[in-house]
Amino acid sequence: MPATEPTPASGPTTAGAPAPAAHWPAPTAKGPVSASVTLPGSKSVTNRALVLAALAGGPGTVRRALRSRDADLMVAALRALGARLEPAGETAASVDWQVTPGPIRGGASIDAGLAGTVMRFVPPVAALADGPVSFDGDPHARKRPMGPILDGLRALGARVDNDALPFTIHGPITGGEVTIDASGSSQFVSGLLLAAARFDKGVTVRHSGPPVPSQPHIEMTVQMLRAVGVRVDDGEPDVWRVEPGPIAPRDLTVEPDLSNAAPFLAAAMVTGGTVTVPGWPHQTTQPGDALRDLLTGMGATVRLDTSDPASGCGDLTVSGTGRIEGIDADLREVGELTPTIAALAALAASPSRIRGVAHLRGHETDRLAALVTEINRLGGDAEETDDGLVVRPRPLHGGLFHSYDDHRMATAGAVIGLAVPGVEVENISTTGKTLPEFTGMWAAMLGTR
Ligand SMILES: O=C(O)C1=C[C@@H](OP(=O)(O)O)[C@@H](O)[C@H](O)C1
Ligand SMILES: C=C(OP(=O)(O)O)C(=O)O
Repeated sequence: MPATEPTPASGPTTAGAPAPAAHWPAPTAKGPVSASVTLPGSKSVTNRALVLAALAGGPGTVRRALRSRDADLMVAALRALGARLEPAGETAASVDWQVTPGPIRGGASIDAGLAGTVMRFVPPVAALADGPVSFDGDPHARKRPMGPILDGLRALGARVDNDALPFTIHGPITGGEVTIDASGSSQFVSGLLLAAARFDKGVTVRHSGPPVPSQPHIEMTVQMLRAVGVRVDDGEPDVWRVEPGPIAPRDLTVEPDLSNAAPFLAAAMVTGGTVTVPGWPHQTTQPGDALRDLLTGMGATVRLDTSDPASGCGDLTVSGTGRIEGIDADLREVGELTPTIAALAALAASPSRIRGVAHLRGHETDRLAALVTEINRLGGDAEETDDGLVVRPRPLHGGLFHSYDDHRMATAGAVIGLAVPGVEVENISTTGKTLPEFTGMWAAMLGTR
């Protein structure tokens, strides 16, 4: 299938969006890296925890919450809907939020930016409001799929005036049973489940269609709901039942973002060095945990130090040889790792095939088209398939790597730049979606700061 070249973004234009930045010369590694990289909180856990805290029966705390554009947009959305969120301690990368829920109020305008977690998790909350709530986002956000979750909200009692951003929701929602096709995004399911305990009838969501991607993210939703006392039945495949009832206020600590570990761990492989990420949870629903197997499959040595079981986490250390093996992998469950794996594949000694990720065409950009275009622009040999990518070894050269306002495209460009002199990443500041400290952390890892 020929790659359609996605339009390189000139930068989002809605309020709160970062301004386009000058091209960033991706540093080429001078030798094997040797670094310990501490990652800020998970975007996915942060934005779920904030929603649950805002819907709880009393004040609670979300500790070590991520500070980033997606998290800021979630905070602003929940405040606009009536919750009070106050910082009770902060560092550059994280914040402890004291969250005091309030009645969900209408009349708000929500900016979803380009955040899937905001555009899919907040509308079901807004459907609890006593008046209309409108949503919009970045230009590309208007292209991200929303139909199934908006149809779902309609079936549960809300009125919605469009099938994509921008739209306005009129509650109140009563809940009940709904069947949707969630093959385009697991967030359709997660969004409906997160607020469901507050619907009079709770919710039963049934999926009908091709397989739902990113199942670990649905497990994350279910586990986090159970942790706040919500009864969830997920015993039948593709059916989730949330009972109506109170959401308990809690004091919750956010895990480090394991998906954002990907480019740093990849750097160990590309440079034949070693990178350690402390605080790696022994048990987690984060899809980034799959990096342990994926990077092993590409030739790395991976060790998770479980010597202190009491803490529930340990040091994850990845060491590379400088030689990367190609991989044949189905990434349906862990699609957000694809840009990093594709970057490694572009530097590998043998061909790679990535399967199961057709839904990435609806991510921050059409990631399959974007990866093919940008790898090939640097002289590589990448090709789109129906549900993924084929990447064959070919020497790369320097050039401009477009990010398409996609944080994971930007970091994929940085990974390639480690091995290929002269790579420049367009709009590196888009990493602020989930990791505003990226360039400083990258320089620190390389010892150039
Ligand atoms: O629920 C979540 O926090 C997420 C679910 C996944 O979405 P899709 O199922 O749309 O891939 C993932 O890719 C995204 O980065 C975060
Ligand atoms: C797909 C992603 O984000 P979003 O939450 O905006 O869907 C991602 O972070 O890779």
